[in-house]
Amino acid sequence: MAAKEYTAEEVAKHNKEGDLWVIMDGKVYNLSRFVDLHPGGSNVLFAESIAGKDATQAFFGLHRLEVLQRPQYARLQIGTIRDEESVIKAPAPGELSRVPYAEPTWLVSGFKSPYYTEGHRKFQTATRTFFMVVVGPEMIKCEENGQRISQEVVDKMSEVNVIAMRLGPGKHLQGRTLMNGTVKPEEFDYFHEAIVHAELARFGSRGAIEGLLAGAVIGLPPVLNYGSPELQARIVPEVLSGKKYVALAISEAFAGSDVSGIQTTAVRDGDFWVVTGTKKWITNGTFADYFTTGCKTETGFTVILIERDDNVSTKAIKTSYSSVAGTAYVTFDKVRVPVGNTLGEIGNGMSVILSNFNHERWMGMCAGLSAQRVVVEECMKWASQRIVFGKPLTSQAVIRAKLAAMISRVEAGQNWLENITFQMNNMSYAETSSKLAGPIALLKQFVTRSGEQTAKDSTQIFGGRALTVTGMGKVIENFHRTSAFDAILAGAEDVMADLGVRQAMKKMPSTARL
Ligand code: HEM
Repeated sequence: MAAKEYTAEEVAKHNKEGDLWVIMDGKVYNLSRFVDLHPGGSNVLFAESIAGKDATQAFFGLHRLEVLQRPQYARLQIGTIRDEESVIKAPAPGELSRVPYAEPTWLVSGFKSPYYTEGHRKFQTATRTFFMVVVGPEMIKCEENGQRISQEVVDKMSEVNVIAMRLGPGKHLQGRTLMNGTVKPEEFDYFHEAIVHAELARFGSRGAIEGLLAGAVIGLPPVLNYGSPELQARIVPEVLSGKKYVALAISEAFAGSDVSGIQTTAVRDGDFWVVTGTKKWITNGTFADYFTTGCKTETGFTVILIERDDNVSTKAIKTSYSSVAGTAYVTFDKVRVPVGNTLGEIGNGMSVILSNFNHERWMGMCAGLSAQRVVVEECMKWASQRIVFGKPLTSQAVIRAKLAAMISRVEAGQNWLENITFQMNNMSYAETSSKLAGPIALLKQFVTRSGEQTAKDSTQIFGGRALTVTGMGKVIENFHRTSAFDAILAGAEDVMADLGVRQAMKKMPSTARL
């Protein structure tokens, strides 16, 4: 930390080529040798209102705070202004935002919740701290460079059992120390799990959310719920410890939401299945060791766990989100799989897949709403700090109307999500499957539709900045580019809406009349 103190008058003397200082948020920066390297050009730094002056407002109208924190720029600071305190600070690890609506009400001082306890709050603080310090920086880096999450970070996630917690409450948590002991395995509920999904969605890096072993979240439950004890004993520990990776392989170029149309075939040969076919859009597929695979068999649809071998090949698919997700095209070429790897009954694979969908859709909404809330926070900050014709953007009624719509959508979704989460906590797995499939599908289509509108509104608020991958609007750009994924993955938006209504129609009392 540069300790030297200056007065504004002293700084003002350094206002020319070869000798250029500026003040930002009470800190003094020597830009003399940086001017020619400045990505925004050199001449803007010599403007009369900037050179030797307090450039705080101009700076924050053009850059994110993180620019000043990058080591190569932080070292340009040579001192501070006497008697002036720096007030603009990045949130400390675990810190909650004080921007209105940037946090769900249960985390806002003075607000009460019927669902969350002190234990949840403690767990949330520990989880946010862990994600901010250990996982977030890696997610941001991998979102940019497209590399998979490093084994080092996966190992750290396994140490605190993030991978296991993302699968929800259950026997797979027994004997594990969760987030350094902030919650006991038997106390871990769906609100704890919702916290994990929400916290990992706060970094404006949609591809990395999938890259963070989403394949295990959707590919391992069929093993946990339907695999033989021998299969579970072998597979579950190595996946939850982050040593092996699993992907869910259902969709094909031939069939997406119409699961029953798949063409991958498993033919019985003694104690083996011989599997042939292709799968498309398989999250984590490029690096998966196991594929929980939907296959056509003689007696219907069957789910089989296939281990990668020489007859399994994967090719990366370039999607519009980052290749950190490991999205793949998978080819099975007469792969021999022991019949013991069958998940559930032969021919009854549809119920294995359908029951798995509820949790996947709910998880997507926990993360999706959290990402929408981050967009609200970005817009609240930007609309306050961006000065147009001498006034902040918030002085425009049309901007305030967009903020009102964004806030209302995220709050409505949050309240609905919390209600469904409460039901999940109090229903058996079978009850959840029969009673909540419809509401979860309807919530999903509501949240993804909200997300698309929020992507559009926030892009209007940020203008051109929302169109560049780096810089001021990078979170909005990422959200705008990727919000369509949530409206497709785990069931297309229109299909979800229809499913919700069809489920309701099934439950209509036959005597109901106007
Ligand atoms: C320590 C001082 C500064 C550093 C380290 C810095 C760094 C950067 C960087 C990294 C960018 C690329 C865009 C981004 O990543 O956000 C940028 C863009 C820019 N900077 Fe600076 N900058 C500094 C001070 C200033 C000041 C005082 C001004 C005042 C006018 C300024 C004007 C600009 C402009 C106009 C752009 C282009 C913005 C855009 O493309 O939207 N910079 N600067």
